[in-house]
Amino acid sequence: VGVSARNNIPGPSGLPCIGNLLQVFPYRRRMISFMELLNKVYGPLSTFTIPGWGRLVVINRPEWLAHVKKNDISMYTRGPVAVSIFEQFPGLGTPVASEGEKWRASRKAIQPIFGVKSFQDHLATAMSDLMPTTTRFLANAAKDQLPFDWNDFSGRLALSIFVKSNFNLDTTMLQEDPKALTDSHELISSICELNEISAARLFNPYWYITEKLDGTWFRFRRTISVLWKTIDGLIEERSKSLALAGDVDSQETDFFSTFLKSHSETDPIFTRNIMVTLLFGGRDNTQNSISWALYELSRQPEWLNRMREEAIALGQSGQHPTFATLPSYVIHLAVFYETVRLWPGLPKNARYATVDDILPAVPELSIPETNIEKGTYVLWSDKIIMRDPLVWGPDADEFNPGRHISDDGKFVKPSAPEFITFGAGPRYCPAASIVPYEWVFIWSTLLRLFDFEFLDTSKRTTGDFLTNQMADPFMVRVREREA
Ligand code: HEM
Repeated sequence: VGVSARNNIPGPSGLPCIGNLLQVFPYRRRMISFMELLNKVYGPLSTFTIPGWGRLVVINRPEWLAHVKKNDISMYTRGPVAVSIFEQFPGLGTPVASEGEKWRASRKAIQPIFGVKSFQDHLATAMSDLMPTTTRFLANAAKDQLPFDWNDFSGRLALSIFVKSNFNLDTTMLQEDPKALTDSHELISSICELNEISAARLFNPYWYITEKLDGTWFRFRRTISVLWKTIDGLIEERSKSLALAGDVDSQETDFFSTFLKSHSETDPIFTRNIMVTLLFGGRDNTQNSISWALYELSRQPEWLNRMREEAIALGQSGQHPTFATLPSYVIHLAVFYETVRLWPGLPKNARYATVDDILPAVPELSIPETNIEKGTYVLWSDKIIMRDPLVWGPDADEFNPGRHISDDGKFVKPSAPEFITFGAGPRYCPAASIVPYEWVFIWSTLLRLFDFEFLDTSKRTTGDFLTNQMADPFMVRVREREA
């Protein structure tokens, strides 16, 4: 493929011109399995090549990842393969799809949204407004003894949080009548479809040809038009109400109004793409953290009981968690961080070396310093690293929130380089501190009011997405608890 040999790094042997394409292609929609296989056979450092990407070096060790993230933007970038895919979705000019100065400008543009005031005011209000509808919805589902898909419910709840906190608008996503769950929702189905198509493009160097042959390209165009129309509609509705109010300052009740206030002259396409990014990053990952939590709790009910005891004790006078009281929710926080350790936001990720570089040695594994040539992609899996017994101990693969609680009962927040769920370095997730708040708010409210019955206890896995979405429905029933 026009790349130089790397005899000092192990990996599967390839063919002239196409490298390892024949080995990778069957795995293109489940690259984590391919990476797990490489890890098993060659250890945390391995290499392979495919057309489009060129040479990839797998770097499944926290030290290497910390080094790459520290030098992100300056020595490493997302690289042309990922950027060309992310420019289509979530969109051109967004932090996810830009590099260098463009990335800096884009990140600066979203910064006000992620300010402390914005979190405390907008998100806390959105959560307090949303939870009563959510609990009424679940109470009705309990009355009807309705089995429903918890993963789908989590997606609806996450989308309602997005629409409320971003636009201060209500959706019809979670209505009082739980039968609404059986209606598919256009915004959710379009985001899922775009996520899935984009994930499949990453390791198919010929996607722009194969997609035209099998119709995926046309499906993508249709779906993204639906998404843009919906987001444009939300932007228009909110812009109108802000214009009517006249004074944006007094109406600054959501992320969008904060964004508008600091960017009155913004290009409408950039504004739309930013909102799509927040919807994609925010909704998907929030949904996954709620879904995977219940899955893990269904397998370790003692943690569910401990969370409930804590929710009851701390919410005795009907208080909800605030940013100030969040640290008292020790069990909730431990369960949250353990869930996202096992099920991180992005199961796999990559960077492109823009200069020659050297990865540090790992004496523990007798691996010497490794040179990375300019033009190489480094590829890693947060999921593999955070389930590695050499990194997280012999029970790395098990759900054990206790590892985040000290002997004297305090919550110990996991940190980089071992804990990388929210990334690290310049591209660190800007929402990393709001998600635990949302999550604790949701669970401390629901556990006080409802018991769960798990209708399918089989082992679950993820689907073929950019994010860690659960494959297949996770059916549950809820019962109202006695006051
Ligand atoms: C459990 C929830 C979440 C997880 C696990 C998560 C994880 C991540 C990770 C790993 C990255 C870094 C990507 C990279 O290095 O390539 C990231 C970036 C990002 N996240 Fe999150 N995220 C979550 C929630 C959210 C929410 C709620 C929002 C928005 C409201 C959001 C917006 C973003 C944005 C805009 C970026 C791009 C940053 C950049 O490239 O500079 N995330 N997230």
